Amino acid sequence: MANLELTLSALKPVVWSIAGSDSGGGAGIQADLATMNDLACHACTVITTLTAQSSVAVNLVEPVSDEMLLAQLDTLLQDLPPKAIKIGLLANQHQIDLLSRWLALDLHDHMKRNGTEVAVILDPVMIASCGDRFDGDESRLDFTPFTGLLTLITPNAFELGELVGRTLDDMSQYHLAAKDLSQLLETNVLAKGGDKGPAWRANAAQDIFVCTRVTACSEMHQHRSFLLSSQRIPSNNNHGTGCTLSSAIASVMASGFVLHDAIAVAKAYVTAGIKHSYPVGEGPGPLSRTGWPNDLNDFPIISSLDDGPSLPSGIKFKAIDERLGLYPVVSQLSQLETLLRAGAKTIQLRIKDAGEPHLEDKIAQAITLGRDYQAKVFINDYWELALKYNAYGVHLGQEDLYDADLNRIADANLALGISSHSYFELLLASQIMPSYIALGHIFPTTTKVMPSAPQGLMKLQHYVNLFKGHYPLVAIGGIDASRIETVKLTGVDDVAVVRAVTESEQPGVAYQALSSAWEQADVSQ
Ligand SMILES: Cc1ncc(COP(=O)(O)OP(=O)(O)O)c(N)n1
Ligand SMILES: Cc1ncsc1CCOP(=O)(O)O
Ligand SMILES: [Mg+2]
Repeated sequence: MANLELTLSALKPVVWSIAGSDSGGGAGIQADLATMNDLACHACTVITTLTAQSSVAVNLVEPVSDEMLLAQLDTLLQDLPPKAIKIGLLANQHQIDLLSRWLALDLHDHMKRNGTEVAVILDPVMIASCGDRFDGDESRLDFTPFTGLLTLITPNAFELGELVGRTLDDMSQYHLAAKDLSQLLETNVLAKGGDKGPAWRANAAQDIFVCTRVTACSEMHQHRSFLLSSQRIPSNNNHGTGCTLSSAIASVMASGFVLHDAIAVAKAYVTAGIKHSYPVGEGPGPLSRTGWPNDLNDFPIISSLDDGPSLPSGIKFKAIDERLGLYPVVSQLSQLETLLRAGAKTIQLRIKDAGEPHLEDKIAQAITLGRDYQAKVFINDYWELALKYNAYGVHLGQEDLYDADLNRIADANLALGISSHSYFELLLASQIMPSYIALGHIFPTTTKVMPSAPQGLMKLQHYVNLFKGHYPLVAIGGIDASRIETVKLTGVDDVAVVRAVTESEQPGVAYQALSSAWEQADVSQ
């Protein structure tokens, strides 16, 4: 009952790895299988190439026949269609041409017939971690047949140079090259810096994410470039790092997360894997499989690489030392007063019509009422008025963060709540060190038109697992009496509600009933 959605999510999404076999067991198909299974997916394989490989050498590379390559693709598509595909080693130009044709015709046809979208992540493998190349004759492979067919390409620094046909010496050249590649192949690009020392910061593993277009993602994070910076783990055991990253991205996307989230989670997965990596042969050893990442220290710091506004760092907002509890969000002053009288200790005034008569007056009165009732009154959007009348706190959306004067809000000791709709936005919000982070919308809502899909309980559970104890977490969106218990089971700290209170004939009574249902929900099972 309570966990129907969690139970349903136990149906494993199917992910394909189209890649080469690494007889050494650390990279290629073997790394992909281990990663996909570790991230709760069902992994299928399409083997492109056999390699006689150890941790120190690649001694023989033998592509499978065209017939075998196509037979694997067609057989799987009949019965085990993918939610996401990772493509790794393609041994020669012929395989690139064959596979790109199959994606353009067969996979495209499948997606059209079933109304589904399949994420395709290409890791353009050219060289093994021992330094040996896979494409023997060293003539450059042409990846342009994949133009328009990929969700993401993930070259490392060496591969990016090969793909754009020039030497890349510093960060700005890498960024430019990643943007050029993005245009050339009409895809998003994750240009990885983990393999290169000199041009990249030695103490950090930094990747450049050039985002051109992504479905189900806020416009604010598209057509932009980001720098994703993780701690560099001092280890020689990096065999299969690129394979692990790309298959983790495919797995996380197959689980329903947007590309930005998949990249952040996969990067954390690789960081954790390198931390626990181990030697086996004489050369670089493989990564460990450490499950879905839940340690915030493993996640990257995200910053913007574009000109224009960026978010400040180094500010810390007022800590809220008591639970927010059941947190009503209202648009009328009269309702705010009714709920304060009914005992609400945290409440938000959310007036969306900037032309509302006496707006400033209403905000000033809400703040005064909050003081009278010793309650925490948050003002949505109007941070300048909240400052002017010294509110307890402000609630801002992600897009508002670029316009608001966050330093002034922190200096005036106002609490700050920030909305988030994904891992990526949660990470951005957490870098500002707010007083709480809202997660939404969890269930469908009619209160607000949302650009993202409802997050659902499975995603909420992942967010809670990562952020619990770091910031108070508030779930919002479609929460009512029937959902209080399932939401509480995730361990989220607090819940915000609009309609469940405001649409009641007696909002004060509805608040009291919901609030005690939240406080008393039995989550011991
Ligand atoms: C507690 C809480 N969570 C989320 C929101 C949404 O805020 P925002 O993203 O600023 O969107 P609008 O409310 O302004 O439409 C909220 N208000 N409160
Ligand atoms: C403002 C807002 N932000 C995310 S969901 C939401 C509305 C939640 O309203 P309801 O509780 O009526 O679904
Ligand atoms: Mg707002």
